[in-house]
Amino acid sequence: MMRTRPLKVALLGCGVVGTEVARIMTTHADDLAARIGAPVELAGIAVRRPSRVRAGVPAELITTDATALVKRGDIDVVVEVIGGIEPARALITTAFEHGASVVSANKALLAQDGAALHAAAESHGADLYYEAAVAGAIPLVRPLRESLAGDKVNRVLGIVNGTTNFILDKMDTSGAGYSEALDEATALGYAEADPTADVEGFDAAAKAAILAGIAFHTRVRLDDVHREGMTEVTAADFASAKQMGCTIKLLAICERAADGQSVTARVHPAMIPLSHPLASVREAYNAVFIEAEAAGQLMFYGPGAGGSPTASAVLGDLVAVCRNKLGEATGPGESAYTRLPVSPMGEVVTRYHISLDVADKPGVLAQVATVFAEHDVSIDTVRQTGKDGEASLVVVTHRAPDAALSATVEALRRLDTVRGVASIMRVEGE
Ligand SMILES: NC(=O)C1=CN([C@@H]2O[C@H](COP(=O)(O)OP(=O)(O)OC[C@H]3O[C@@H](n4cnc5c(N)ncnc54)[C@H](O)[C@@H]3O)[C@@H](O)[C@H]2O)C=CC1
Ligand SMILES: N[C@@H](CC=O)C(=O)O
Ligand code: NA
Repeated sequence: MMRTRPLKVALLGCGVVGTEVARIMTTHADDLAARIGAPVELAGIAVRRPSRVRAGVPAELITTDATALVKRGDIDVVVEVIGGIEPARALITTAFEHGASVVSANKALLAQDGAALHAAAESHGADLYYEAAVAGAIPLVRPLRESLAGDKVNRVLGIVNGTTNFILDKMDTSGAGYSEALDEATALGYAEADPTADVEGFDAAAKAAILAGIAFHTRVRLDDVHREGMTEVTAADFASAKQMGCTIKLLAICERAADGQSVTARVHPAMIPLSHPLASVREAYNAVFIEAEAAGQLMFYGPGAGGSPTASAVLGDLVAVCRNKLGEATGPGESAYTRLPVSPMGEVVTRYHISLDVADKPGVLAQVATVFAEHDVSIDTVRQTGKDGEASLVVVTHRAPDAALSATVEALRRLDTVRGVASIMRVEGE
C-alpha cells in the first residue's frame, strides 16, 4: 500500500549530475513513488551559483545554504553531487547526525574517507550508497556488495574512467590531439571539475580503491593505489602498440595475491591485444571484468560518465535507500573484515614492452639481453630496426615482478650503447 506522507530528499549540487537527478525525480515522480511505496519529494536543492539557469529545476527549491538544508530535521535522504572533499564530507556527516541516509557520487571522498563515513552512517542507523561513484551507470558496487557476497573475488580489471578512454580512443582512431579530445570530453560533461583528476589517473585510482575494498572485503585508500596517468602516452606509443596487434587503455587492476595474503591495486596505461574485449570499449564507455572463484569471469559494460547515465545510478540508490527507510532497515554497510594488506607495485607480476634507441653495432643485442638475464627477466620477443649506425630495439618480456622490470630499465639506461629509452608500457590482458 502506498504511504501518503512523502520521503523528503535534499539535493546537494546541481551541476552536470545534479541537474539530471532533479529532472528525473520530477519527470518520473509517479514511477519512483510506485516502486518505493511512497512519494519522494525534492525538498531543497543546494547550489553555489543560484543565478545559473538550470532547465527543468524548480527555482523555488534552490538555496545556497547547504548546511541549513541538511540540518532541517525532516530530510530523509541527502543526495550529494557536489564532489571534492569539503564541504561534501562535513555535509554528509551532518546529514547522518540529523537522521538522513546519504547517496553520493563522490569517489574522491569515498576513496579517502570511506571508512569514517561508513562508521558515521552505521552509528546513526543510516545508509551510505554510492553506485554512481564507480563507472557511472554501470551496476558494479551493488553487484559486488550484494550479488557476489557469497563468492570469492580474485581480480577486478577494467576501464573505469570515461574521459581518458574518450581521449585515448580519439588519439587512436582519428589521430586527434590530446588537448582537443580533452576539451570535447569536458564539453560532454565527462571530465571532473579539475580534469587533472582524470588524466593523471586520480579518478580511476579512487574507483580502484573503492572496488578493491569491496571486492576483497578490506580497506584500500587512494594512497594505496599505484597510479600513473595517461598524459605521457604519445602517437608513437600507439604506433608501437599497433605493430604488436594491441591498443592502449588506461586500466584499473585490483588483484588478490596468489597466496591470498595481500592485495594490489593499480592504475596505469597498458597495451592490450586488439582481440581483448576491452580493446573495443570506445568513447566514454567503461567496462570491468570481475573474476570470482565460483562465478568465473563476469563482464560489466556501459556508459561510465555523463550527467544522465550517472543520474541513473544515483536514482537507483535513491530508490533502494528510500525502500530501506520505509522498512526501517539499512542496507549492507562496510565489510572490511579480511584486513588484507595492500602490497606495493614492485610485487605486481606483469609484462613490459620496452622501446630502446641503441647504437647499431655488434654485441649490443647481447649486452641488452644480459641486463635482462641479470635481473631474472625473461624476454619474449625482440625486434630491431636499424638506420645510419643507430637502431631501435623493441623488447617484450614475459611476466616478471614489476620491481625487477623497473630495475632492468634503470640498468639499461646506464649502458653506453643505449642512447635512450623511448617508451615503457606494461602489457596486460593476455
Ligand atoms: N560528470 C560525471 O560524468 C560523473 C560525476 N561523478 C561525480 O559526481 C559529482 C558531481 O559531478 P558533476 O555534476 O560532474 O560536477 P559539476 O562540477 O558539474 O557539479 C557540481 C556542482 O556542485 C556545486 N557546488 C560546489 N560547492 C557547492 C556547495 N558548497 N553547495 C552547493 N553546491 C556546490 C558546483 O557549483 C557545481 O555546480 C562528483 O563527485 C563527480 O566525481 C560521478 C560519476 C560520473
Ligand atoms: N570524470 C569521470 C566521471 C565519472 O566517474 C570519468 O571521466 O569517468
Ligand atoms: Na556504477
